[in-house]
Amino acid sequence: MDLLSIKDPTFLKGLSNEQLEELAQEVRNFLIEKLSATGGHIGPNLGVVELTIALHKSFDSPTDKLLWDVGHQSYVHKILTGRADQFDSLRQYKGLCGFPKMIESPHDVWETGHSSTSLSAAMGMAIARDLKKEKSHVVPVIGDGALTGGMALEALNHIGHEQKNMIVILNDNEMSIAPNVGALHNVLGRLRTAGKYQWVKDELEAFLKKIPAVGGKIASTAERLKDSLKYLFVSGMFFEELGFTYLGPIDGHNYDELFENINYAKKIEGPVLLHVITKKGKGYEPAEKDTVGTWHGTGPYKMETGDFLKPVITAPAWSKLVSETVRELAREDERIVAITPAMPVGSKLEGFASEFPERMYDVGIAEQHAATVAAGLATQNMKPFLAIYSTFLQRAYDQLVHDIARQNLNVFIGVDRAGLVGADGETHQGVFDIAFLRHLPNMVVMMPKDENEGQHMVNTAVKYDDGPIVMRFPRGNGLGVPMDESLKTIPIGTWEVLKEGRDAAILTFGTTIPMAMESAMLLEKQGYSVKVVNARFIKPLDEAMLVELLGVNMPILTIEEAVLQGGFGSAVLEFAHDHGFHHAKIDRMGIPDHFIEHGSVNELLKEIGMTTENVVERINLLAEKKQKRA
Ligand SMILES: Cc1ncc(C[n+]2csc(CCOP(=O)(O)OP(=O)(O)O)c2C)c(N)n1
Ligand SMILES: CC(=O)[C@@H](O)[C@H](O)COP(=O)(O)O
Ligand SMILES: [Mg+2]
Repeated sequence: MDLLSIKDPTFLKGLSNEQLEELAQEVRNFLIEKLSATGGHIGPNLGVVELTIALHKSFDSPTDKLLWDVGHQSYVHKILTGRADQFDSLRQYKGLCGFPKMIESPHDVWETGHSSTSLSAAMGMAIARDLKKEKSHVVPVIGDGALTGGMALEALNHIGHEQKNMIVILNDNEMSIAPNVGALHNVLGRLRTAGKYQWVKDELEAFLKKIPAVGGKIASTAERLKDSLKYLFVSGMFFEELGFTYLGPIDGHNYDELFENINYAKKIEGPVLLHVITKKGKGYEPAEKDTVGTWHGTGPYKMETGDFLKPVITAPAWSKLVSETVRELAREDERIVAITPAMPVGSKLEGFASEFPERMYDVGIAEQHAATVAAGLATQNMKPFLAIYSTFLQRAYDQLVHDIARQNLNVFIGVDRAGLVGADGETHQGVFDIAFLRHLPNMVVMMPKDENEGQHMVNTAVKYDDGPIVMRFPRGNGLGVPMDESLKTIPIGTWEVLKEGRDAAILTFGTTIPMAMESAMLLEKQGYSVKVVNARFIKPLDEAMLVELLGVNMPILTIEEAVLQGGFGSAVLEFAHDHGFHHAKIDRMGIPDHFIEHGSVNELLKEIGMTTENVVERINLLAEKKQKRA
């Protein structure tokens, strides 16, 4: 069928399973082809083709609420709800979002991007439904990885207690981004082999029936044996004990099994957990064979071969630079322990893990736990390196405040994907960390201008033993600058003058330094002498340099690829005010007070006016003000 002609899922109602098989094949072919050009989360989506089709055939979206945890696997849902014609713009500026988006469709009843929220949201919807005495199904789809998230476990606890009608679909493909981890993963593993248990139980019951009735003692012992076998093998009891009716495991690519169990689940009172086994990347060999997470989220690729078309990395990708520098330091410093909340591949920790398997911990999608494990390690004079994306660090705010900063523990936090990340959009932009870190007492926050300064900052952080220290760095490649042979330390709180000037000063750090330098060169041609400062420590500020600049009434423009509200520019304003420079001329450039959608980083920077042209205009205005006052 022509997927582009689909307007809504109702067409599914009249299709036979054979027709649904054909549809699944067409959807797979469509995804493989479209994503070869756009990139995206191909693996997760190929794994949920039949499941999504079955759900949309079985339920009446949007009256029945289908929620997609993380939401990276919602492309099939988007195709079935009339958006196939938008896939050429997937994850592009003003194009189709890679996650559920209410503004795109009424079928997107819950927006995701961060993991493990679907069950809690579903509970809210179920409570509302019952209070309004509505009749509808609430059906969150959560992956085995997302189920390791603390919020999901909090939700299971509450849902099981309240006994509201809900059908939780556990999409179990044994993978998070990398192979899934944790005791819960092991529980699911036993479930996946539950078929064997079913055989054992049947055999056991047949055997028990042969035992002559020699009084209840033997029979009751055997009964207890059967129950212990049940607990030993069928950890579906894990969910049953929490108050769910556990169904499964079933084949998530088999329509007969899907429809039989979904229809059965609809009749059950109270919360149901339907355990569905799927294969991530199903139907595309390179993705099916992926065992490390390469095909979880990709750039464009050559369909025929599965070769990625991304540009050759000319400079060490930032994550690899940081993790490999930590690895080098770990050879000399046995205190170093690396912790990642389910992002070993994205944080490029494979090398560290292979060399120091006993000092590398992937804790699952559990950022709060990761942060406090790091804190616990620091209390024992270890040097924990918490590798975590800026956006996911948001999950661990209370742990940052109480467990790390308040106790002033020596935790080194590598904040990856700091700044705009681009295609992942609103839920993943790493633009809030400065605002939620710089107001924490004892916290040091820094950002290098290039990968050479980056390696020295990692060394500085590892050797820093006066409390928590954060180094933030961007997604992607470095600038390709020469790397010093030996590692140095950088004095905490010191900025670096990159270009002298007397008419105005630009204070910035990290990725916006090249733009600042280019602007200063353009301004020179207009007769302005502009100083450019690498304000590489966001906290503590280089107060001596600030006093020097403010003392001569130098107009200042701060630039940061982070939110203005509470950001670096705010810190400079506060400093000027608090130190009596009430006439200081300070302007700030950064992320405005709204969420930044998906698109290329350059398109987004242009949209918010973080451009060379705008810097030149701002400095003109600042310098003219100074001239008028003079
Ligand atoms: C809070 C949070 N932490 C980490 C991530 C990064 N992340 C995106 S998908 C994913 C794995 C999800 O695994 P699973 O739920 O099993 O879905 P699958 O990709 O296997 O379909 C992770 C860790 C995230 N989106 N949100
Ligand atoms: C859906 C999700 O949260 C991850 O897959 C994320 O998209 C990874 O981001 P990077 O591509 O920057 O590693
Ligand atoms: Mg999974």
